[in-house]
Amino acid sequence: MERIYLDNNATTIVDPAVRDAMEPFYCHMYGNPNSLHSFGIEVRPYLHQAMEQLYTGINAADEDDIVINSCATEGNNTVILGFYFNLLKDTRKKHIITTQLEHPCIRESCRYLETHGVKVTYLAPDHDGMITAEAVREAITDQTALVSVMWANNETGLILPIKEIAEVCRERGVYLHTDAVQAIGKIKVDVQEVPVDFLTFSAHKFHGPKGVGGLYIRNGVSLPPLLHGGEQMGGRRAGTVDVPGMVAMGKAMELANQHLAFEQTEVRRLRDKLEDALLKIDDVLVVGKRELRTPNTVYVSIRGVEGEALIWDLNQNGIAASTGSACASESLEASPILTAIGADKELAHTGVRLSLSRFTTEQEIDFTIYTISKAVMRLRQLSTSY
Ligand SMILES: Cc1ncc(COP(=O)(O)O)c(CNc2co[nH]c2=O)c1O
Repeated sequence: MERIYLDNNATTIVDPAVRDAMEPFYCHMYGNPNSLHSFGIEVRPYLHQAMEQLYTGINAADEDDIVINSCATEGNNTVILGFYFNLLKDTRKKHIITTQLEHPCIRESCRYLETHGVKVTYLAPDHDGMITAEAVREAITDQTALVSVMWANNETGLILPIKEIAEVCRERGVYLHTDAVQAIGKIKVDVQEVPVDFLTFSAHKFHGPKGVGGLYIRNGVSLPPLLHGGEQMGGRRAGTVDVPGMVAMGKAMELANQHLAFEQTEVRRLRDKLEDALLKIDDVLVVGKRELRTPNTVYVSIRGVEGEALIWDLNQNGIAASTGSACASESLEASPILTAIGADKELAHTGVRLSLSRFTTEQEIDFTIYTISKAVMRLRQLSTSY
């Protein structure tokens, strides 16, 4: 059997239709869109079309901004650091609220601001692995300038109550940023229904290429650029636009939204089939209620089976999965989310994330179930603690 890819929360395959859409801009349509000659002028309509696809994809209003950048890490840094230079530096509002669930690019940019005198609250998940709107409300003070909470968690797939959090932030006059990397293409993201002020995404998480992302900025909200220089993106992000990447991301966004129903039905069905099989194994913990998770993700802890050992075993059988965020996959610390939900120390080291996509097949899931069952038996026999 071909290799099986079940690490789609880390990155995804580029949809063939996306690849076809971007190909001409590596060949005969290579002009710089800022150029005044025909080579530059001819690519502009494709960028306008891509922008339309992105605006439609998140239901952004015409007067809002979407800034094309290199990835969500850049978008998240732009918001967190931009907020410091724009607001926190010179005013008494020097407090940011975020969570312990965030991707390292949020945590580390916040930690950097702490070295510049900003106070940051890192809300801990509750026993269900969740951050509630009530917890955000209780953490807001008269010095709070920004709340940053991810829309969906990359390890567990848990969907956070962003709509309720947005209502709390509006009520208290606090800006809200959400990292929507793990939401786009899996669940509906609508910035008019959920009034966030900033939202970040990365194309390679929804079958677009790596190296291109987007930052949504609500109309009337000012934010200084992270990258200064040319007038690209209206001065919000200098640098020659990645034309093929932008065209690709627009197409990927369009396809992602066309497939949301498929994600909620077929992808969810295959994920649930895998999850039900895992739950038949003794001493197993799946994090979060499945109806509160993105349809493609299951994060499972199997007592007596080190996460890294299981990942290695699966890889030997041609199956790609991960112990959590690839960005942190080398770290052997206990998962903060497993610790937060009360998993004991041993269990907190056994987390394995399996994340499907619209390209995952039933045959692949059946083989994965068979392989995991075999691996667990083998590894538990070797375990000294089980
Ligand atoms: C929630 C979230 N935010 C930001 C990023 C960074 O995106 P990038 O800038 O495009 O790299 C990731 C990548 N998450 C993962 C990367 O590998 N495994 C993961 O879970 C993510 O899951």
